[in-house]
Amino acid sequence: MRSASEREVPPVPLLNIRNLSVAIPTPDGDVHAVRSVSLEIERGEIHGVIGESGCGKTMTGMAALGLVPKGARIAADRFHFDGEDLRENAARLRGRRIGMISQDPAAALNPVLSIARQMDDVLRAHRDMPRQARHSEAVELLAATGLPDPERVLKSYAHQLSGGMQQRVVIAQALATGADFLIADEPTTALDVSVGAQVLALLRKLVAERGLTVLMITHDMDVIAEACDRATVLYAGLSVETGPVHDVLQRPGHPYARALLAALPDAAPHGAKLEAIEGSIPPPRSQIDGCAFAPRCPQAMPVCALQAPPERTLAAHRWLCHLPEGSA
Ligand SMILES: Nc1ncnc2c1ncn2[C@@H]1O[C@H](COP(=O)(O)OP(=O)(O)OP(=O)(O)O)[C@@H](O)[C@H]1O
Repeated sequence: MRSASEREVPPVPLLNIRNLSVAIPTPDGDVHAVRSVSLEIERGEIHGVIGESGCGKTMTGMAALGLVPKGARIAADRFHFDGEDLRENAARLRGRRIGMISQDPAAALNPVLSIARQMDDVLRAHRDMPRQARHSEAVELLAATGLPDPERVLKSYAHQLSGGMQQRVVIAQALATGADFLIADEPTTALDVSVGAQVLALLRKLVAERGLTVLMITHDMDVIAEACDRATVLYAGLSVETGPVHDVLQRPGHPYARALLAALPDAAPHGAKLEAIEGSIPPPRSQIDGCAFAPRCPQAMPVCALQAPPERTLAAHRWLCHLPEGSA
């Protein structure tokens, strides 16, 4: 018999969040931007976070980056990155271990500095390297993001590059900091379909080749299907379903996840927004009793309005619902 120390210990998620809430005080009362989000992101995966506008996707990412609005109150049972509590360490980890890619690469780049200067600024700040080595590293990183002529890109300014090229430069900059975890907030939304697909393919390549881990925030089920290993569905600031992408897409457990998928016509244009479900999310200042989705749920029962739903589990697939498993 194997001793306790020899038994296999399950891997500790790189990002480990349990019951995160972010409340933003306003003159009209607290905005519950995030009410209770749990997320476990394993090393080397692309984990998609999906939900309608206002569900708290961006604020969850911002909390992990230590960039919540002034006065916002963060609470959590666990809020750890690689064992470090993000409540104390997010600002230090940002730009060292945790990088950010946003929807608008043009806004992330400085319009009046060459790409060479911007890459060098990042490398100088984060790596102890002589000038020539920094130049070689910049060339290597731009090449790793699939830019065909890195020397020419280095001499360029942001406006001389296409949106897809700018997004690759932003990814190269994030890698230049040494970050091994990227929070990508709608990284393809502003790009043409084919260019967006190339950026997703690049992220998958970087995950495979460099051991990168990605939190992918998106409105777009196609992005989940194309690029992610696992997905978490947010509704009204709550994580209501999580699991391997195949399970979430093929056998969604939560009626909201089912509604999201049903709202996409078979021939949904790439980039289709999740707007077709009747009704709207509860106002972010409201208190939620019972299940947050109950007022919009076609299968709601009396208990749904009264009691918070229990967690249902099928292997690594979990969701919150009063409906018994298999009653979808
Ligand atoms: N600075 C702020 N002050 C007050 N409320 C805010 C602030 N930032 C976000 N919110 C509110 O918090 C809630 C969650 O916002 P968040 O941006 O995280 O949603 P989201 O799911 O990312 O939406 P989208 O897809 O539109 O970006 C929303 O109701 C939003 O209006």
